[in-house]
Parts: sequence; structure tokens; C-alpha cells
Amino acid sequence: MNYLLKGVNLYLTGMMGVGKTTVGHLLAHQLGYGFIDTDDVIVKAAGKSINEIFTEEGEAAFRQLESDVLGQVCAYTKLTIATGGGIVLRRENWGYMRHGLIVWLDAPVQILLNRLGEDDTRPLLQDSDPEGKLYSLLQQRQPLYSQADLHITITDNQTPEEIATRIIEAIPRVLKTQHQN
Ligand SMILES: Nc1ncnc2c1ncn2[C@@H]1O[C@H](COP(=O)(O)OP(=O)(O)O)[C@@H](O)[C@H]1O
Ligand SMILES: O=C(O)C1=C[C@@H](OP(=O)(O)O)[C@@H](O)[C@H](O)C1
Ligand SMILES: [Mg+2]
Repeated sequence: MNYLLKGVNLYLTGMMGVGKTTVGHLLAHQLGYGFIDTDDVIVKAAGKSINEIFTEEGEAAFRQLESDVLGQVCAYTKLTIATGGGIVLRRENWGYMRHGLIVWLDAPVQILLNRLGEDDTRPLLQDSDPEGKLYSLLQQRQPLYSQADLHITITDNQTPEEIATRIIEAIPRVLKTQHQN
């Protein structure tokens, strides 16, 4: 697999709660790649939580930090990068991610809700109707996620290890021509 990938970065995208951070970590390990989570880099650089950044500086400032981080990390190779669910919103982020392979992890809203129902670390879900919020975010973002190179559908009973293996098995089918030269 590493011979085929030639150090090309993998970007995991998809809705919050789908497992980008969890699966990305395992995927990096299986590939012998480094692992970066854009949210983690932002939190470390800002010295505050994602919730604090949203509350004190606003979503627009968070999105700028997110693009800045992506612009930095895309200069490196042999990385699996777990992005935040909203990375697909900015056109410039696609320009950065297109240098690698973009994977969309796609799960039904009910799975996301089950996983994040008790979680208070996602500022966009601190809403009186988290289910409705997830549906509206998905409706807005689905056309964007669908521009990924690889679409992996997640069901309830798959472990993160199984999902990482499925991604690895699917990669040869989607390696772009420019990456095979
Ligand atoms: N395949 C899975 N099966 C069960 N729980 C999972 C799975 N993948 C992730 N989770 C759990 O769902 C929650 C959200 O996962 P996370 O990796 O943070 O998602 P994301 O980074 O996409 O928001 C975490 O509590 C994580 O342990
Ligand atoms: O979907 C989003 O807009 C967000 C997703 C979060 O990351 P995860 O997708 O890793 O939960 C985090 O970046 C922030 O709370 C905003
Ligand atoms: Mg995450």
C-alpha cells in the first residue's frame, strides 16, 4: 500500500461524530504515516478549547485558524489528517486537500446523535435541537462532502479498526492518475 500511495496524504472528512479523529489515528498507524488532527493543532496553538474559540472569537475566526493549519500541514507528506467537519465549507481548503486523497466518512444522523448526544465539546451542537441541527448541517454539507475522492459509508456495528481497514482496501481503486506516475 505504501508503494502505491507514495507518501500522498489522506484527509478524512465528514460530519462531526462520524469518527474522523478515532479512525484517522488507527489509519495512520496501519499505514506507517504520521497523524494530525486539525482541531488538536488549533487548540494547542490557540491555548483554548474549540468551545472557547467559538464563544470568545466566533466561528469565522475558528474557520480562519482551520484554513491556516491546513495550509501548513499540506506541505508535508506521509500524513493522515483528521479534519473538522466544517473544513469542506471553504473553497481554499479544497485547494489544499486536493494534493492528497480526500475520504468522506458518511454515517446516518442517528449514529452521530447517539455518539454525540452527551458530548459538550462540539459548539455547533449546543443547541436546543441537536438532531435538527445535525440534519441541517448535513443538508448544507452533503454536496460538498460528495466531492471527496472516496466515499465510505459507516454503519452502526463497524469498529474503528474495521473502518480503517476498509479505507485501506479502497485506496487502490481511487488513486488518482497523477499520484501513480
Ligand atoms: N466506529 C465507531 N464505533 C463506535 N464509536 C465510535 C466509532 N468511531 C468513533 N466513535 C466514537 O464516536 C465519538 C466521536 O468520534 P470522533 O473520532 O471524535 O469523531 P469526529 O472526529 O468525526 O468528530 C467518540 O466518542 C468515539 O469514541
Ligand atoms: O462540523 C463542524 O463544523 C465542526 C466539527 C468539529 O470537529 P469534528 O468533526 O472532529 O467533531 C470541530 O472542528 C468544530 O466543533 C466544528
Ligand atoms: Mg474530530
